[in-house]
Amino acid sequence: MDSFPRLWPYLRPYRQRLCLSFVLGIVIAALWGANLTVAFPIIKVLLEHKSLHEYVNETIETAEQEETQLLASKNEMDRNLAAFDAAAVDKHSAEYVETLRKSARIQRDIATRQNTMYQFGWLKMSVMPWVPVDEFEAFCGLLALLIGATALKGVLMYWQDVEIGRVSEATVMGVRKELLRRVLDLDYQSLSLEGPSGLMSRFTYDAEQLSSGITTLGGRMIREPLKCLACMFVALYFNWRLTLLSLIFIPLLGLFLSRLGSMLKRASRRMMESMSQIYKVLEETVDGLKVVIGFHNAEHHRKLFDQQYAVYFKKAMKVVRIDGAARPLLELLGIAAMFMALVPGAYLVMRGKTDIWGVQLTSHVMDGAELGLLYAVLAGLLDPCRKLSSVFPRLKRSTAAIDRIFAMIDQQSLITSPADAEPMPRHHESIEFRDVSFRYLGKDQKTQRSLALEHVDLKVRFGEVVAIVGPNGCGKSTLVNLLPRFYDPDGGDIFIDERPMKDLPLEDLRRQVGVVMQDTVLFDGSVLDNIRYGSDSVSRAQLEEAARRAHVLPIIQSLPNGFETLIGGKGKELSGGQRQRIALARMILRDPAILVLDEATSAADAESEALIHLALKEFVKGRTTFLISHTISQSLLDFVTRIVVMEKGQIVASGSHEQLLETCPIYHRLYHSPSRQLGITAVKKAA
Ligand SMILES: Nc1ncnc2c1ncn2[C@@H]1O[C@H](COP(=O)(O)OP(=O)(O)OP(=O)(O)O)[C@@H](O)[C@H]1O
Repeated sequence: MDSFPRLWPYLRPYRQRLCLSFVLGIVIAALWGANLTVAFPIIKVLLEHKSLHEYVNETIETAEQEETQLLASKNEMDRNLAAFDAAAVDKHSAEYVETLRKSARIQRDIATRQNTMYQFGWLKMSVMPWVPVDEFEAFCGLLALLIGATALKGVLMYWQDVEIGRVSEATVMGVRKELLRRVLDLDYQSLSLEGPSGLMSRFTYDAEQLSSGITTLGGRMIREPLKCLACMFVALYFNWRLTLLSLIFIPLLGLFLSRLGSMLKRASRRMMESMSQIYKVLEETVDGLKVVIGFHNAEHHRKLFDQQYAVYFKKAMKVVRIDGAARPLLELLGIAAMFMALVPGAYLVMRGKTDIWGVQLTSHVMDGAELGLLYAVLAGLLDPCRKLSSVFPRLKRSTAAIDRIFAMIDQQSLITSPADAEPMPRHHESIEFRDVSFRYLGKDQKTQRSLALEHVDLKVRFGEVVAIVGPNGCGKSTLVNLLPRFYDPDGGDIFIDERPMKDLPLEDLRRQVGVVMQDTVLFDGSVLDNIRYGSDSVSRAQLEEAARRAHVLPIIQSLPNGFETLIGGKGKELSGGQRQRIALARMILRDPAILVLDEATSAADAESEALIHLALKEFVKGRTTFLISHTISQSLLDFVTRIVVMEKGQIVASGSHEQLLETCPIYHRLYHSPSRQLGITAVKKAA
């Protein structure tokens, strides 16, 4: 429950509906209590074959007679006391005190009878004229009343459920929107560590638990305790002494619920974490479907899924077991509480007494019908308790979900934009890596990865086209990923036009850095939507020009609906090379001052690649370009101005193709390797 206050900002706009739900809960509870009290006249009519009119009249007469007797006794007591006073008897003597005590008790009994006379007098005047005299007709009338009240209660419960359902859906929508907003503000590294499965499970499974918690909290959690209260109120009114006896169990119940609550919350959190793992397996399987089918390895993924599900199942069963044990235990406590009142009550009815061992438990000798009413009301108290026991696990699952969701919402981005930073003019001078070191974060605090970049120094003048080459895993992509601040260096700094990159407004920086990766990301929509992604205000002519420069225009024109052709989720209706060229057109349209091409043409055929290089030769003019390519072709060397060689996170050589062939054995080896697989980030000065 401690986590629910976090939801208040999202619930606030719907507070009126929450209030309405509360009011409805009160009415429902009142109807519930009233329905139970109907048991009393029904028992009277059925068991004692007494008309209700007779019963009311008899009760008034009995109360009057008893009052007269009691008044006589009271007068006698008063006389005795006066006699004691006259005889100057010690007021602390046992005799005097006992007389005083008796007098007070009689006074209280007189008040009770007067109260009964008043209430039954009111019944006789206001209600009995409507009650049939015939026993059977009265019985039918009572049943009709019961059905009417139950129907009304049903309508109100429906209304309350609809209201709270609306509040729950709207609140979860608000939380999901906020979660997405915060997720999009987070840095790439934190998001990568969380992974798509962790995010998706928060948006789906956890958010559903949240919704179920709000529905429960606003519906049953209001209704059922109020029903309990209504029953308790009736029971207290009817016989407060016996009712208090049964309430002795409340502290025990509280202790039990709090222990159960913490166990459930812990178990639920583990269950949700486990669900994230299932999402992960599913995501990997679906994303890598081609590989799974191609390698005929579905069995492996089935096994992985089964393994993860077995873990989830174990954790879910723990929740089920705690939940399952809660209900009977709660019921047992409830029955025990009921018996605490009923056993002495039954004793008093059977013996015709009002006290046990001198402790007065009833104001008058109870009859069977009164004990029946007490039983009905206490049993009525048990039903909401039982229902509450079933909502308890749901609430605990919800609090675990709230904790998980808000942990993400509260997470601070590792990359922030400096406050009040001066705008960044278009890059025009240089980009400099000064003693830059970087290490990827481990999944947990304990594992520390080795440095991916180690004391890198590199200065690139504006307009240069730099190719970065090196064996797999030497840190090429990591180096260029620092430019749009996907990550920040752990040591050293990067300067753009002599200003530390961290001092530049993040938005300005990212607008100036255009990135095209090997894993082209396209979105569900048309070709046009994908090319103008992030540059909404461009004209159709500009769009076509960008497509032409990326050598994708003829391809687009050959599509069934040209630019309007829908390319499916992630652009899966296009080939890898076509997707890369669309991504290139998108980047060309953005007109960035700093260009990062990380194996951006790896999927293009040799002819297309040469054509793209030709286009890039023009495009790189007036910007600084970083390029990684695994093949060094003549067309690439034509516009690269400098080649930088990396190994094990460090820059080991820098120069022209010819110089490096002569002086750098690594470059020589890479260039002359049979596959000519070079890791290149090429830079060439615009011709
Ligand atoms: N997201 C990541 N989390 C942890 N370690 C990473 C991550 N990305 C890369 N690394 C590690 O950092 C090192 C450098 O990786 P990087 O991708 O920069 O190499 P690369 O030179 O671009 O390789 P390739 O030529 O294969 O693309 C590698 O050892 C790699 O295992």
